[in-house]
Amino acid sequence: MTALLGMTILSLPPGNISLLWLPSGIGLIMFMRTGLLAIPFVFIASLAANLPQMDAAMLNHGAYHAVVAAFIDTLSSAFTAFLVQRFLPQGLRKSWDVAVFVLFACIVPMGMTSLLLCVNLWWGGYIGLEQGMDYFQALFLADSLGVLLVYPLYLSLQNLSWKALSWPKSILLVQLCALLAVVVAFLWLPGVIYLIFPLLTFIALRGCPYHLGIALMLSVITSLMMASMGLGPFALAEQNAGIVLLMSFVFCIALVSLAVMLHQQELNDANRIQAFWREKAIHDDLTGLYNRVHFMRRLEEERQRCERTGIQYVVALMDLDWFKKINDQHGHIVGDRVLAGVAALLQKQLRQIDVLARIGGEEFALLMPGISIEQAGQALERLRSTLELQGISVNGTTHNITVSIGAMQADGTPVEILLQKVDRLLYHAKHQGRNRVEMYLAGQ
Ligand SMILES: Nc1nc2c(ncn2[C@@H]2O[C@H](COP(=O)(O)OP(=O)(O)OP(=O)(O)O)[C@@H](O)[C@H]2O)c(=O)[nH]1
Repeated sequence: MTALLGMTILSLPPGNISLLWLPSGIGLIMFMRTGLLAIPFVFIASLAANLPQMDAAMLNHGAYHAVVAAFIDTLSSAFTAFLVQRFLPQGLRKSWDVAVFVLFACIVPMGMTSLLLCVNLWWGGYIGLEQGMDYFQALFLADSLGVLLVYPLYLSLQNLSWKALSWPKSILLVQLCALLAVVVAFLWLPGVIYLIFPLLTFIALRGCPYHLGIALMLSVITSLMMASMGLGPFALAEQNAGIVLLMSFVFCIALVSLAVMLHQQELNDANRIQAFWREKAIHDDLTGLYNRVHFMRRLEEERQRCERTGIQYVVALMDLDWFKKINDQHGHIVGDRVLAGVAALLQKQLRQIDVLARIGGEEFALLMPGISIEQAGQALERLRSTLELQGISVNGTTHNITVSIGAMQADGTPVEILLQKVDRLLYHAKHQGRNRVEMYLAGQ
């Protein structure tokens, strides 16, 4: 069907040169998906498309040359699939892949195919030797365009996500503008054709591969269809030169927007990975709380803020009591779950601006900005008693666990000295029998 489309609506009379040969891309995908099973299907499809044309035009042995053309098409698809699988086993991922793709999916196999098809046409008496170069250029560009439009669209359909299906209004609008720009350029204002570059670049930067694939397919087919009616900026007196110009133009549009999209995807991936590791670097894996590094940084920030503004804050250190027993009796896995459960319970009780971190095995640190020691004392006592009363449930078993807490109101005291003081309070809480909150005011 796409071959017929190429030979009818998308072809230039009287030479019947197809401006876009989508079967080259479809054949490639058939071989990539089904291997040698694709041979009869590609062969028959090509024969069905070529036979009526050649039978009508060939001086002699039309059917014979149609069979040769079908054989060349089949060989071309199989060879392209081999090269793509060999040199781009992961598909198109990086912007550099577009260069590899152009070389191994367009230039090498399509150059070879176009040469063989031209020889076949010349041999059948369909074209003269002097027309060889024109036909070679047209066949090469039409086949390459087919691969360049179909393969990326196929890849995007494979990884189609809900995001692509949602089709943002801005993307839809730009897709319609691109189509409109083609129509206006071909009917009235030739210069408008250059608008297609920024419009497709916008889609490449903001949309999914699927959005770009559809936009490209629509604008390329529309422009080639209108060119085949003799319209548009590329309708030159020298018809073949005009054809080659137009096909080169749409080839470049497809190529550049595809490279821009892949580059943008690379940037997005890099940003996502960077954000992931940035978060990981300040979090504790087991509990999801902040880790010591982040806690110390926030503590120093708060100390400096206190020096500037005089707003005091409270620092607490918390250590689970007899936690070793849980590990010894139930194993480390249960111990881990209890730790995670404690972290979740503590976090739930705190304000959003409080910074809770796991700074050691079963030791937690808490920074409570803009709060008095009396208010903090109440909050910490609530934490302690909630943990004591609720315990932590793991696999249906509730583990009784308590926590000892040391806390003090802080001012501009260096953080290391501050933590030493709070640690002494925690030590005191342990020695006083555990499961209690010990605190004093700054300067005490
Ligand atoms: N499951 C688990 N256990 C941990 C982890 N980190 C430290 N521990 C254990 O926590 C226990 C801490 O034991 P101790 O330092 O003796 O303290 P304790 O048993 O809680 O007793 P006190 O602190 O004196 O009340 C040890 O058994 C460590 O192996 C962890 O990430 N997962």
